[in-house]
Amino acid sequence: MSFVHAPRVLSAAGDERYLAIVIQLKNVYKAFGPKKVLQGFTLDVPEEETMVIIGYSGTGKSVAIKHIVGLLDPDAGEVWVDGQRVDTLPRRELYKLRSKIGYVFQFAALFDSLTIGENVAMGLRKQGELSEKEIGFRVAEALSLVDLPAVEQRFPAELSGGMRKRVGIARAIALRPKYILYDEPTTGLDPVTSAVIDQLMVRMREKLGVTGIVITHDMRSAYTVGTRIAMLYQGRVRWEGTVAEIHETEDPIVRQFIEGRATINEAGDTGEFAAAVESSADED
Ligand SMILES: Nc1ncnc2c1ncn2[C@@H]1O[C@H](COP(=O)(O)OP(=O)(O)OP(=O)(O)O)[C@@H](O)[C@H]1O
Repeated sequence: MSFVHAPRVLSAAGDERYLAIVIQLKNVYKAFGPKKVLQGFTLDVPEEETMVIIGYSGTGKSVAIKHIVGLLDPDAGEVWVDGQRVDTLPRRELYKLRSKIGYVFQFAALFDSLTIGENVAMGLRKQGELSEKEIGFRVAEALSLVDLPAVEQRFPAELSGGMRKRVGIARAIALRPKYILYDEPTTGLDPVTSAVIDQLMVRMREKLGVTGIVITHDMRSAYTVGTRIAMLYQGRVRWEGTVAEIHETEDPIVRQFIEGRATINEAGDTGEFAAAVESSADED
């Protein structure tokens, strides 16, 4: 497989390995009617790292990752995954590529009428490659990896929100993906349950070597699961670096976001958010 388009970067873990860029969005533009969402979005995700994408609500984080699985096509730019250009890939090839990518949606959308076991098995059955016995093993393995070994015969309504999120992750990992995309996996969960989900994401990377992208608003979670962090702002990646680097950054927009400050004092900032804060202050 060739990664000719891919520069190589030093691992965020600080070791001496140089890692291939396995997911890449290059200068992506995406608008919905008059609404310009992505405006030159560029992001490189190195192999076996977990890239956290942070940014204000509605800035286009979900839109960006939907391009990775071909759920959205860019108006301009290129999307590369696993050495293949997603945005021009024929449908059949796209389905093949998707089988390498687990996608944990913002709301773990489980089918209420199916048992947990059937929900987790669904993707495997759709692939049609494994026998029912093998599927049974995979389902049990995935549920045990998310620490839910005894829920196979239960129904989604019988589980808590945190357990349902874990089932969503089990459904993704049952396919043994090389890549996992998590869209706000801890939103709406209490801090302890969020910490459990965070540990699961760390485990996916450390034990299974999965390359991940995580969208989150929760900086504590970002620091726990991320090896690298990218901030989306006004349609582009404004800042990207390691967790250690983000603590040191002097970029005022990034600092404001990670510190959760409601106002910004640095001179010269004309950011959208600062403007919104100012205008809402005017209304008070
Ligand atoms: N299919 C679509 N059609 C029209 N507009 C869309 C579509 N998908 C997303 N948008 C718009 O694009 C913008 C970015 O949405 P997106 O869900 O990516 O934001 P986000 O950064 O993930 O936000 P949040 O953190 O609140 O989940 C929003 O204004 C949204 O309404």
